[in-house]
Amino acid sequence: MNLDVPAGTRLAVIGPNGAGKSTLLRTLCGLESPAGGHVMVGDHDLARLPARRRARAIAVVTQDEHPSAELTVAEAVGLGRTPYRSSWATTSSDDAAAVEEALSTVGLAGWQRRSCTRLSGGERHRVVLARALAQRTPIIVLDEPTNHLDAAWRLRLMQVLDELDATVVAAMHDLDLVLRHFDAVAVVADGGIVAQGPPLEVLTPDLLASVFDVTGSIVPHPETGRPHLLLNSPNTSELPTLNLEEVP
Ligand SMILES: Nc1ncnc2c1ncn2[C@@H]1O[C@H](COP(=O)(O)OP(=O)(O)OP(=O)(O)O)[C@@H](O)[C@H]1O
Repeated sequence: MNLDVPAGTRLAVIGPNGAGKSTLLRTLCGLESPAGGHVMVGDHDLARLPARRRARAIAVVTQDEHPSAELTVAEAVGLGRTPYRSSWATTSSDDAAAVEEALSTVGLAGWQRRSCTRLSGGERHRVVLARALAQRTPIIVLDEPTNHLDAAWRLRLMQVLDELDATVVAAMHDLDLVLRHFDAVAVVADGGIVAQGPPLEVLTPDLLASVFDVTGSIVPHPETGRPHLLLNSPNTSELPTLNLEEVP
């Protein structure tokens, strides 16, 4: 089984809980070794790339990652600059500029001196995303990047990824965002990739029913006309309804 991600494109990895999305992503960025086969970055086998070159090629945000509590926001985001520093070097003006730009991208401009202990869940997540952006790699791998983000920031993050000059691979649960913001989708289920291709071609009613046990319809947005995916449980009428008068 092959999974190709052309440079500069965005691939969403989707599948039910426990299907293996995080495992696939961890393998793609070298945090785990593949049981068989190779991960190639351009012409290079990832397993043979020295750590520093790997870190200059791929930025990773794993699931539910937290910035270390002892760090300030600037220090946590500045970790993304580690692959460009020699061990004795102090922060360069390039590093400071990359940190400032990344923080501004995630809506935290001016937060450099704040302690990471004094952040909300969504703010912590945006700091971790900023660290990956500050790494300025040609490839960015994100495991459920919309976790902890409010409605506005979910959409804003998708816009950031749309505008990013990088190859993006992200595990996603929100299939409507996948339809609207990704060039391709790989569906993980039954221990492998069961489908891959453009989201409009892959997210068919049959696939949604067989992989996720949901019904789905693609409808145009009433104002923009752009396609959106509406999901429903096939057994909605059988779900219990909550009668508030019966709650003690
Ligand atoms: N460290 C681990 N050791 C052993 N098994 C693991 C480990 N991490 C995950 N698994 C198992 O591997 C399988 C795939 O897990 P993975 O985290 O890749 O799924 P996922 O598709 O990302 O799930 P989710 O949508 O719930 O995040 C699951 O059955 C899980 O229980």
